[in-house]
Amino acid sequence: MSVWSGADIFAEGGAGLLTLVWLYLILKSRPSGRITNLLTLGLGLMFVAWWADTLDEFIALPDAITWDHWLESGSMSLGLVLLTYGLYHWHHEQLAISQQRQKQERLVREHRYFDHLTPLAGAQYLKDQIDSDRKQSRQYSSSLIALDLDNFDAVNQTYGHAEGDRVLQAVSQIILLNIRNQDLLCRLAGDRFVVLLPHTGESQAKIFADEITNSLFHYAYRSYTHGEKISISATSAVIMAHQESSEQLLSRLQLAIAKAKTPLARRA
Ligand SMILES: Nc1nc2c(ncn2[C@@H]2O[C@H](COP(=O)(O)OP(=O)(O)OP(=O)(O)O)[C@@H](O)[C@H]2O)c(=O)[nH]1
Repeated sequence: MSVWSGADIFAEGGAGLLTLVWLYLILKSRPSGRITNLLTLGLGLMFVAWWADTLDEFIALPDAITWDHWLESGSMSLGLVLLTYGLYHWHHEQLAISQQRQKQERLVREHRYFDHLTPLAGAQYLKDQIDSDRKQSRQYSSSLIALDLDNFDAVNQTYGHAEGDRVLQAVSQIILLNIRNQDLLCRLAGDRFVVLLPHTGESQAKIFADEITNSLFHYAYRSYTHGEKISISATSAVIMAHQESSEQLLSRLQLAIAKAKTPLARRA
């Protein structure tokens, strides 16, 4: 114990333990793949080198034995090379991701695709998505649900525009909770929402539409100021997309929801 060096044990053992923490953080935050393998291997070898260095402080090997020097120096050198190579590729990966993000942000800023109130995508974004989906798949089998709030004007008149805004925000959250990850919810205009359901038949879409209108109907929305219950209900219409432009599809959807909103249709 008289030859133990506290500073060396602390520095080398601490460095070894820290590499384990780095390893844990990398494995927790990165997807599996080549870059993660390189970083893991590099850090793993560095840990072996530091651990061997720490053990050196406790175990004195005869001078004739040299493999422990190789274990320390070889692992450390190879580990550093692999780690650097992994970091180099990680750097390129980050550049590609940043470029992609910039493109997305530019899209949002320049085209003002997103509605600030809800904040869902707007009509233009929906049109672009429909058109690009249609180009990508020859057998396009998507459906659309239109949802229009009933007597929403009365909410604005009775409780004020700000309360109406909060109702629209709550409605968008409820619809979002009812749809799948692959579906897209947009606020077409005012109190009208549209859900795009890729690869979904009309009958399945009708089931989704009923589930959403039921959820809205059973939702007990309380006003912000006095906490009174404001009833929410919506009318829905479902259509299936054919090989038509987004303009044609959306005007067909608008017609369908207008028809569903007629008093006669509501009584049926
Ligand atoms: N608070 C709020 N109101 C909005 C917004 N956009 C549109 N509106 C209001 O939404 C209401 C839509 O009115 P209508 O199209 O007559 O709809 P409705 O009262 O629900 O009538 P029906 O659809 O026939 O049941 C109008 O009062 C608009 O002022 C918004 O962003 N915030």
